[in-house]
Amino acid sequence: MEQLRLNAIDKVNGSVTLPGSKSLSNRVLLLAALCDGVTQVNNLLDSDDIHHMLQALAQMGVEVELNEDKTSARVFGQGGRFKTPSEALFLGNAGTAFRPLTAVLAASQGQFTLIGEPRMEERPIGHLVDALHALGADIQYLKNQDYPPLQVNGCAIEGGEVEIDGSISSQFLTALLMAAPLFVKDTTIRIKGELVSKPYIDITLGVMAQFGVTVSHDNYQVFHVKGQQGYVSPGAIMVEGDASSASYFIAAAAIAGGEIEINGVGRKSVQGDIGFAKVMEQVGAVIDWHDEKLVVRKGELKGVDIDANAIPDAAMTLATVALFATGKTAIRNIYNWRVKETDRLYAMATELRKVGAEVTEGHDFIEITPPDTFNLAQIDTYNDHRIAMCFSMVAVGGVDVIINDPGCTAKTFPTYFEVLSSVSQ
Ligand SMILES: O=C(O)C1=C[C@@H](OP(=O)(O)O)[C@@H](O)[C@H](O)C1
Ligand SMILES: C=C(OP(=O)(O)O)C(=O)O
Repeated sequence: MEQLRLNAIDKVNGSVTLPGSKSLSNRVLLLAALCDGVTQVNNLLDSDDIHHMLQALAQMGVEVELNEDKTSARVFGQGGRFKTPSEALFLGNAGTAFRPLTAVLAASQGQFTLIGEPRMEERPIGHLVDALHALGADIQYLKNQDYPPLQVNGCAIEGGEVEIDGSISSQFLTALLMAAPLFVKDTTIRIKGELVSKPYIDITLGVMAQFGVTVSHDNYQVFHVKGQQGYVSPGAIMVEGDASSASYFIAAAAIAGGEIEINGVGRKSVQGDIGFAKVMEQVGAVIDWHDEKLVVRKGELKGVDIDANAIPDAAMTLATVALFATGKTAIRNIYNWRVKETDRLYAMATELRKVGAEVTEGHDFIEITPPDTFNLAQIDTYNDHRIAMCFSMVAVGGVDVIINDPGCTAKTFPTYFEVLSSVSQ
């Protein structure tokens, strides 16, 4: 296994330009494929999760022209007339590909087998499939009930009234919302349980609106979508920088001395994870806010106690910032960390303890008290890009650290360690 030793970093300084948002890139690609006509996508993320979506679209006969570094694409939409692929669609561990494709393909013509990495077979999808079954979709579980892989036999879906459980993942509602305009009649979607990760629904509604479909909702409890609407290409679309990826540079500048200018997200960001910058201000970071950039400097960092349900991805970064804050940090209401790339509550607790922190791992929370003295730790990354990126903060805090399998950042940020090194001194 490859290992990366990161030596203690004294100071960070410089400027980074964020890669495009994963959440926006995969939504835009799928809706562009559903339009008639060409969509020019700029600042597309070039990472594994996006390659899986692109590969699936190619297998279904959608032509996409990529530029040389794969950061812009011309998508030749075919109004959702997908070809039945000759092989299964392999979607890796990309939730933003697997969940929306399941719903959209269920409402398309053709037969599709959706498979993923072994971890994808442990990530639930039952709440989405239940809702689609209730609407008449033909979807079968190929291994275990409620989990991928799936056989999706597309058919006309009538629409109507449907309930969906929102308590494990917002991606199920996102998927249903994206598919609903393709249904024959209007659809009313009611949320069962507490809707988690709510800001991702705003991302979905925003992208759908850019493609000509508006959705009304009553306080995120009931959503109304008109049937038989075609998505309309906006012509060209710019993907903003990835706010979850920004969290590592916000944290790095807050922990180490120096200043980092982060280009690609700012006060105009449509991504909920921009909320991490506000949390870091509470922790003590000094941040200048611009429309599309942040400038971040070190402050006196102190532990905070937050509900992180709205920012599950960026909140992981707070768990390693906690190592360099005074007092205890508590991150609450994050049960669904357990069903992502790995069981992130268990993994975070285990790896933070290796560094020397005192950690309490609860059913849906984690509490971290920083160590008096740090250990030189070998961090296991569990094939989870965010664990690898989060633990680089140990070096940023002035402590050597070894990251096992650093290549796992390829899921969303293949060049992460190079970019970090470009601002490290
Ligand atoms: O819709 C999206 O783009 C995402 C939603 C979130 O998932 P959950 O809704 O499952 O929390 C987030 O963790 C994931 O990385 C991306
Ligand atoms: C949870 C994540 O990914 P996915 O889109 O596969 O759910 C993530 O990127 O942290």
